[in-house]
Amino acid sequence: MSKELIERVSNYLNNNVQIELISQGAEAVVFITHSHPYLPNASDDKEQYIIKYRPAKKYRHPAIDKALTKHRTLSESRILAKLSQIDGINVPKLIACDVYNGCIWLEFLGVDLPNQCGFSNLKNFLWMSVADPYSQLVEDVLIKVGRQIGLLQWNDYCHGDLTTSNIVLVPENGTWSAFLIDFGLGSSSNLVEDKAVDLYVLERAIISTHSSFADKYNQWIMQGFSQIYELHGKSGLKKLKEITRRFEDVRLRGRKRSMIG
Ligand SMILES: Nc1ncnc2c1ncn2[C@@H]1O[C@H](COP(=O)(O)OP(=O)(O)OP(=O)(O)O)[C@@H](O)[C@H]1O
Repeated sequence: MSKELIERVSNYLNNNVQIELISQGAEAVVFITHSHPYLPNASDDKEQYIIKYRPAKKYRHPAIDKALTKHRTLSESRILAKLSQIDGINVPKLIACDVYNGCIWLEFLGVDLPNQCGFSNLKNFLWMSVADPYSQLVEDVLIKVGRQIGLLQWNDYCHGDLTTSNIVLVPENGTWSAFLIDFGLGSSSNLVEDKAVDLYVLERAIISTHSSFADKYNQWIMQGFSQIYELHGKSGLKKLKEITRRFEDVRLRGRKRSMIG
């Protein structure tokens, strides 16, 4: 990442705000900071926040770029604000957003896993668990992940990029809670197709990185997902059936596509 970009972010934030780059995706750069956006001078070494910044894309027309950055930053902020009001859904708290400069501040989630297994996202957690892949702990975590997705979709939201890196595990009372992050492609949608595609994307992510255990893992995720719909009686079961049927169709389409190439 260019020094120029880091400098631009630092200048925009004000030089008192120390930032550390942790990720650079196609869409955004993500930093950790100890400074709170409204109290930048009261840095507390124990508190951490995430700054997600969407830099201007030089290849786009400046007016279109501005409009897109504003739209995407606003959309991600809005969806996070709405989701945090829904009982049981775990997402990072939105602390501040500056849609014109493409910047959002979020609660920092997660910890470093033991034995240098990396940051506590689902991907690293499953790698860490390969020695005992079918443990009660792994089952519990995957059922919780499924419940989070179930809650999200029951409330007619879709994630849009449900990978194992976008599920963060947070230690709570001696166990793990699952949180969903990165709603850059999230949407409010009651379309069965969007929901089935979300499930398919996660299933593929698990198959590609943890192929030996993927059947069981995906089964546990779907167990948690179904539990949420089953809480809602007949109408829940009807919706669940629609989604699982469509999920089958999406899988079939995926298989055909990979056969044809
Ligand atoms: N609230 C958070 N708490 C802790 N880490 C976070 C948080 N938000 C983002 N991260 C870290 O930053 C990485 C990138 O964030 P995010 O996925 O939101 O950005 P992105 O640019 O859309 O990424 P990508 O293009 O790789 O999907 C995450 O995988 C995660 O490691």
